[in-house]
Amino acid sequence: MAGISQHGKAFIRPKAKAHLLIVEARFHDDLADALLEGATSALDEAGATYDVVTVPGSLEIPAVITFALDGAGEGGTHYDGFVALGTVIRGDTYHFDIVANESSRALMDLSVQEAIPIGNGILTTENDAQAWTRAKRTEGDKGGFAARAALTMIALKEKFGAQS
Ligand SMILES: Nc1c(NC[C@H](O)[C@H](O)[C@H](O)CO)[nH]c(=O)[nH]c1=O
Ligand SMILES: CC(=O)[C@@H](O)COP(=O)(O)O
Repeated sequence: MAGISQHGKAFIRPKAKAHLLIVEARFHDDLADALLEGATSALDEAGATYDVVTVPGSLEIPAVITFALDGAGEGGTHYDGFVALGTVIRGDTYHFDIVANESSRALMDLSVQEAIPIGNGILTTENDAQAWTRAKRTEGDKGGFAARAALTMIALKEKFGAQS
């Protein structure tokens, strides 16, 4: 993978201790382990706390975030932000486009319409090799990137004084 950068200056951390929900799709189990390791390490390092919910595939991730938002409105756990983890690898059919595009579209809709911090760590790759290079914490660490992006969005929401 050409030029993996740490993007150090792009990330900031919230002032207060943040509590996040990681929603991970296990369609590709071993890759899910690698993404989760990156995300939890990044959150641990930042002193954030988190819950983890597992779903079968990336298409299920956005609805689970909606369930959590609805639950918080009914007195359930409030999450400051969300981390979406999954891997979509191109197969032989149009299914790849549906899963890749619709999962991201729904996450963007939720993020913008509901004003919620979300880090999108759903990989969309041509093959296994591309996915591994991006998922491994010691290489692309896209799980860690998504977690740090979520923390950054929590901090920016705080900065603008938006209600969490
Ligand atoms: N092909 C991949 C999927 N497909 C499964 C869907 O996400 C979904 O679980 C199913 O259609 C039932 O609603 N999911 C991935 O995360 N990665 C894939 O490569
Ligand atoms: C997301 C996919 O493309 C996938 O795993 C499905 O493969 P196929 O298109 O060969 O059915």
